[in-house]
Parts: sequence; structure tokens; C-alpha cells
Amino acid sequence: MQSITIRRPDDWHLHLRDGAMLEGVIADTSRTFARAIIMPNLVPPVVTTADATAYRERVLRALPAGHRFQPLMTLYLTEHTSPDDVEAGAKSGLITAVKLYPAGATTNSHGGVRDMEKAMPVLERMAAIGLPLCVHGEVTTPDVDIFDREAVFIDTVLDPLRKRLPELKVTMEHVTTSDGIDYIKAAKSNLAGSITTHHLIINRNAILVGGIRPHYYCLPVAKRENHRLALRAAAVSGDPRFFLGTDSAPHVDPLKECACGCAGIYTSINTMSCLAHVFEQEGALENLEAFASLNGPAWYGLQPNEERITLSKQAEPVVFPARIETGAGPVTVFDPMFPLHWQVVG
Ligand SMILES: NC(=O)N[C@@H](CC(=O)O)C(=O)O
Ligand SMILES: [Zn+2]
Ligand SMILES: [Zn+2]
Repeated sequence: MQSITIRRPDDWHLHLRDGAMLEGVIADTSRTFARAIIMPNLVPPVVTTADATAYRERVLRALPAGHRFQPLMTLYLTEHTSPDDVEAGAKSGLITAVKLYPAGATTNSHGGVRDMEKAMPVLERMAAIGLPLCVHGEVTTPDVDIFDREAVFIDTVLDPLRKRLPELKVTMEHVTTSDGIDYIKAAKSNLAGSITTHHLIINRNAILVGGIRPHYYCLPVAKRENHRLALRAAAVSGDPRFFLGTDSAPHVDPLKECACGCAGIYTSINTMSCLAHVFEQEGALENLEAFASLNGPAWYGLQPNEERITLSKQAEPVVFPARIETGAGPVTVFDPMFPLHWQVVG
């Protein structure tokens, strides 16, 4: 039997939600991952260090007994965010990053930034103290095609921002295009990218061919096959600028299976099995550890985890539930559309 042992992985982009949903999903992450960057797009969003302190407590309370898991908190950047509050949160060790959602770009982002100028005082402070900015890299102007929103964001928002504030550390989250990959590779410093599990596996056909499939709809929306291939090449390359951020984003099924379904794919439960499959297919299992366990901590200035996990390849497919039941309702699990043989065994 084939097996691989790697340092315990971390998830550098995760939605845990709150209340009954938080309680229903957290174990799928904390069973396997040591740490995760917790997204702040709650309703209402996590905007102050006081909000983040309270949310962190709720996350820790929801952890199953015996699970050791460290939530790394983020603040949702608004046009009114206080630079002093951000600095205090960073200095106390509570805040790992600040998150930029262009207003209206994605789930619960209407309170996001409309005018980047208004965010400059916070961004300048972050650059001064070395606190990373995580960005949902899509423009929201209605005249830009949804499949072009990442590339246009790079040209019109991200590149001007990085030229203006070269000392600011930026994580381009859930990169979905070859444009994003090329832009990150071309940067000399202070830019890295997280890549989701699902964008390594699906292209836009998964959403649209043979019927409309809401459980493959997320933002940024999956792109053409050539983009998926660029993401895979970057992820398996071992390049330290690319690391795992699952963007596992649970929504209850009724909110996805309707006339205007929510964006988000739930992968926490089978992410490592999917990734081992992808890395094996690419002949790069030896770089799975870099992608899932080493590159992320190095970028965020943290030590990699000392604990190890082992994945082993089973003769029979490993069965994951089609959906999980939470107190908030059922959540469909990402179906990679191929059998999974890799299993986290310890
Ligand atoms: N990725 C998604 O499709 N959805 C995320 C928001 C986000 O990360 O953009 C969510 O919160 O549901
Ligand atoms: Zn996003
Ligand atoms: Zn997300």
C-alpha cells in the first residue's frame, strides 16, 4: 500500500460561519488541519478586534473535545476601519490578516470597500507593521464579464495598489486564472496566492454542462480548462508563493438549490483526499507537503506544524458522505467526480 506522511496541514482560507453551522462544520477541519485563517464575512461581518475576539471564542467553544485547532482571525476591511484598532489586534497576536472584499464581490460583501482611497490609511499602517492583506480579487463593476473579473482586478486595483504600497504584503486569495498565477510569479516580493482544492479539479463545464449544477458554483467562478491547468501546475510545483486555502464555504442546500443560489463549495471533509489524488496524478506527491503544510506558514511568518499526518492509498474508493447534516440544515459535500482512494489514516 502506498502512503505519504507530511506535516499536519493548515487551511489558509476557510469559512466556518457561526452558530449551528459553525458547530456542524468545524470538526471536518479540526480533525485534519492544525490551523486555519477564518474568514470574517459573517452577518454582520467581523470588523473590529473586539468582534474578532468574540468570534474566536465562539470558534474555540464549538471545537470537539480533544481537537487541537488554532483559528487565525481576520478583520473585514471597511471604509471606516480604524488603523489603531488593526494595529492593536495585530500586536496582540489576535489578527493574522485583514481581508479586502470589494463591495458586492461575493457572499456577504455588501459592506466591503467601494473606494480604495478610503482604505489607504489602514493599508499604509498594515504595510508599516507587516500585517498581510488578503484580497478577494474580483472587480464588481457590472460592465465587466464575470469570467474576466479577476484579470481586470489585477490590472485596475491590485497592481496600482502594490505600486503605491510596495511594502504591503498581499495574499491573492483563491486564484482562479493563469493571469493570477502569472502575476504572482512575476512579482519580486510581497505577493503570494492561495489556491482552492476545487479549482484544481473543476473547470466551468462542471457548473453548466448537462444542466445547471449549483454545488459547483463558487466565487471566483471556475474558469476554462487552460486556467485550471495553470493552477495545477503552480500548486504542484513546490513554488513557495502558492499554498492551500480551501475556501470551503458551506451554505445549506436550500440556499444553493434555488433560483438565485449562493456561491460556495464545501470541501473541508475531503480536501486532503482530493489533493493527494491531484498531486499523484501530476506525479508530484512529494510537493503535497509544501503546498498544504509548509508554504503557508512560511508566508505568514509562522512555524510549520510539528505533528504529522499520514495519507494512504486504499484499494477500494474512500466513501465520503454526499452531504453533512448540520443544525442549520444539510450541506452538500464537494463531489470531485472521480473516486477518491487516498485517506487520512492518522
Ligand atoms: N467562495 C465562495 O464562493 N463563497 C464564499 C465567499 C468568498 O470566499 O468569496 C462564501 O462566504 O460563501
Ligand atoms: Zn472570496
Ligand atoms: Zn472564501
